[in-house]
Order: sequence, then C-alpha cells, then structure tokens
Amino acid sequence: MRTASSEPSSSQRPLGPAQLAASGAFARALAVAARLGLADLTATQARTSAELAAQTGTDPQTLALLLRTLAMAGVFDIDDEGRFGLSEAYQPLRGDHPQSQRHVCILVAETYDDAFAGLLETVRSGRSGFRPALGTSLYDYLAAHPDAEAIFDEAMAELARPVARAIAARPGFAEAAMAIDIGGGSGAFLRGLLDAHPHLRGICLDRPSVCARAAQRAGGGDARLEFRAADVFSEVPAGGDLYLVKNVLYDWSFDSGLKLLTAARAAMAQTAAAEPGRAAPRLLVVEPLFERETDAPRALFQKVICEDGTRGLDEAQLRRLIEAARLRVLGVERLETGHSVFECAP
Ligand SMILES: C[S@@+](CC[C@H](N)C(=O)[O-])C[C@H]1O[C@@H](n2cnc3c(N)ncnc32)[C@H](O)[C@@H]1O
Repeated sequence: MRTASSEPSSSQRPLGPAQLAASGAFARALAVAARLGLADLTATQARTSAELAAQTGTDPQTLALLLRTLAMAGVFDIDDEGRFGLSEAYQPLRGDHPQSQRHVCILVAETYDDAFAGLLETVRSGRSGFRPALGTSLYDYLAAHPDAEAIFDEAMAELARPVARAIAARPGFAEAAMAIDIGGGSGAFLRGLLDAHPHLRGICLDRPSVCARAAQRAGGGDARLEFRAADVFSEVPAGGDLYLVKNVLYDWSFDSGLKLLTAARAAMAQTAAAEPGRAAPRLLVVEPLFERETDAPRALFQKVICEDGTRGLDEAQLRRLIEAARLRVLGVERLETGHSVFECAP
C-alpha cells in the first residue's frame, strides 16, 4: 500500500494519456514563440498579450491563447495585471542568451517533429523515418528547404559554442597552425577555437549550400576562416595540424562513419608525408555518447531522423569505428558539456 510519503509530487506524476498526446501542440507553440521572438520581447519587461500582438503583427486573440498555453507549460509567468514575462527556466529561448537554444527549439519542434510522422515506420522496420515522412534524407531535405537549413545551421551553432569553449581550453593548440573541421556546419565551433587562439587558421568543410550561406554571412571579412564545400565522405584536404569531427559520426551508420574517418586518415597521412619534419597531425573526435538507459529518447530520435543503421554510439562502438579506420586512440576525455573527446593519430 502506498504511504503518504511515497505519493508522487505533481512534478513527478506522469502525464495522462491525453496530456502526453497533446505535448506535440505545446512543442509547436514553443517553436512559434521562438520564431516570433516572444522570449526576447518579454525577457526584461512583462507585457500584455495586446502589446505583444502589436509588436509581432499577430492576431491578438490567438496570441493571447498561445501565451496562456505556454504559461501553463512554465515558459511565461503571468503577473497580477495579466502581463507575460519570460520565466527563469526559459531564458535560453532568448536569441541573445549566452546558451541560447532558440533555433534548437525551432528545429526540434518543426523539421524533426515533421520527420517523427515516420516513427511508426521506424518502429516497424528499424529504418530511418525521415524518408517515409518527408520523401528524402535529412540533408537532401535541408538542401531543398533553405529556411529549414538556415534554422538547422543556427541550431548547430548554438549547440557548438559551449563545446568550442571547453575544447579551446585543452592543451595542444600552441603547436597547431591549421585546424580543419570536417562537417563543421556554419563554422561556430571553429570560430570559437579561432577566437581563443589568435594564431590559428581554420577550414570548415561542409555541403555547398551550408558553406555558401556561411561565407555570405561572414561577408568575406575573415581571412583566418575559410568555408570549403566538400563531400566529407571522400574529400578531406591535407595540410591540417588539427582535424576535427564534432557531432557528426553519431548521425551516420558504421559504414558511412568509416568512410569519413578513412578520408580524414588519408589527409593526415598525406600531410605527414609531405613534410617529414612537421609534428604529426592529430584528429579530435568530439561526440555525445549513448551509454545510459535514459539516453533512449535521444537514441530513438537518431534512428528516426538520421541515416538507416544509425543508433547512437557508446564508447566501445566509437573506439571500434575509429580503429577500423586505422587510427589510434591516444586518449579519451569527458567534457562538462557531456561530449567525449577521442584524441587520435594515424
Ligand atoms: C549534426 S551537424 C554538426 C555540425 C557541426 N560539426 C557542429 O557540431 O556544430 C552535421 C554536419 O554534417 C554536414 N554534412 C552532412 N553530409 C555531408 C557531406 N556529405 N559532406 C559535407 N558535410 C556534410 C551537415 O551539413 C552538417 O553541417
């Protein structure tokens, strides 16, 4: 028999079936709030729904419902005058927050949620749900939808900045002149390393549309950071002292990961052979590992969104992948961001 002390508090009580079924609507509401910039408008000053409707050019009645819905989820506090202020817990929804997750929220609640229409297919077949839901693979979909791709790149940048700070604090940068980030997105990770190490130059390799947008945003104003379009499964250039692979391998099957690491290894070997006196290049593989039962939602997520055969890697699997590409693991370190860093050499 349950005693009073073992009674779950309301915050521990599981959602009822209909509440859980409605959680997708809350997610979409959050994404709309993020798109409208409601967090930034209410961060320092609480505002009425009418004021916010005027500022965002939205329907006042409907916006009031959206704000109340999100207040129920804890996004906004409502004061005695009925004004909405951004709650403490949701400060990262602001675009200007140092750990902003504004674009992460839009990406997850829009494109990834659209892909979750393929979840039943994934559960039945074990294959990716992205293609059944959206007709193509994630990156081909993004290439065909510039708005979604811009959100994706910004989301990756938001997630990359804290990791860049943690990696930049590691030793080993003084000896490196050129860092090459393989699948580096819009360059936020590399940018963080370059800011911390002013002698360092970088090349960010990614798909053509991503590089074109990132270069355009930089406006040609950064001589130290080059965006270079490349298919990273076969084209990794020589000339780097430090090669980087961050949040990439966990998106792909073993075979695709092997191709990418083999291309990286070839580039490193070519660099070493071209200049025998030069310090051997190093590769840093920086990935979030999947090791606990509570990683199940993330692993399910990977299976739905990413390539067939993706399931999230634990330390032993990632080590096996790296060693299959004939790279040696020199050490493994856990960052406070939850990522693991595998330092590797050919
Ligand atoms: C999950 S994101 C990670 C981005 C970045 N490394 C970070 O951590 O912020 C994976 C990246 O791989 C890039 N990518 C996917 N397929 C690629 C390919 N064939 N060649 C080059 N880049 C690719 C995507 O465009 C995307 O930027």
